Amino acid sequence: MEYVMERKKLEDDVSVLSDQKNHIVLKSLVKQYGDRTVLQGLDLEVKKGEFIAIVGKSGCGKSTLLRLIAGLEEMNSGEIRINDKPLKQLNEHARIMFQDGRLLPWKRVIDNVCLGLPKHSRQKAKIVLTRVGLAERMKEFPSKLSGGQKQRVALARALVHDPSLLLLDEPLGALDALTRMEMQGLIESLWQNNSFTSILVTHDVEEAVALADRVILIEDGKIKLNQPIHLPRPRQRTHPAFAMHLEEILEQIMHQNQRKDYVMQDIKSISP
Ligand SMILES: Nc1ncnc2c1ncn2[C@@H]1O[C@H](COP(=O)(O)OP(=O)(O)OP(=O)(O)O)[C@@H](O)[C@H]1O
Repeated sequence: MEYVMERKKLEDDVSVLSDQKNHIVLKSLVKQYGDRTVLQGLDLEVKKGEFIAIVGKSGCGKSTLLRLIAGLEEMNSGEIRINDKPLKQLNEHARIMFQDGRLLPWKRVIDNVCLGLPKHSRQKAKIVLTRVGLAERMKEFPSKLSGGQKQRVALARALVHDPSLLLLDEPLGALDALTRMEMQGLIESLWQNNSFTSILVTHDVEEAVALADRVILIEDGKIKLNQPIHLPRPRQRTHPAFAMHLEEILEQIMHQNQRKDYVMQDIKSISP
């Protein structure tokens, strides 16, 4: 009987956790800046707890899409639904992490993480900083930290809010290759052990394969590729299927670009 009750409690806990994760539906999303249409009727569904990576050429609208999902910008038309409710204002359960970390240089690490939180959250901030491997550096100023350590602080600052959606806007873009891989492992394990959906914007297809359940390619304001990644976690680059997935996605991206080049050539060749 005790066992049954204990198990029920665990199941309840799990269901509470899984309810926190965001389920996101984007329908016919259009975003324009002046006369430039960046997103042209984009459709996407992100399941609760899923890890999605968005890739695409510079300027294709990846960051714009993240800002729309965070509720930081308004779309021109279409619909964004979070857990089946239309998103009308700031998505307060989402946290966004940027390439430059955006730490306040005059505040110590712990104070950067506690920013905007009540005093009693200090203990929680310490726990999260320990989780990202910065237990020893809490009292330092950001200028004393390496690029990777600064991004760990930025990650802790996002996680301390228990986000149900973590939006990662090229967060590792400025790091060297080894630190980058180390941070990818950290993000993966934090995602696996926490209760949030994650959307990563990256230029790096290898990073996308290392982290995501699905890789999405945006081109001409729409989704041109929606590729599931079937690889065990934690992801190992040495897994034979890793290179296969990477090649497959790169091939499709190149194939699409080539097709586009052909079309452009055709247009040029028929135009007077
Ligand atoms: N606030 C803004 N006002 C006007 N144009 C904007 C604004 N924000 C973005 N844009 C334009 O919208 C397009 C998409 O920008 P966005 O930053 O989403 O692209 P991206 O795919 O994230 O690019 P990158 O990979 O270089 O970061 C670009 O042409 C950009 O110049």
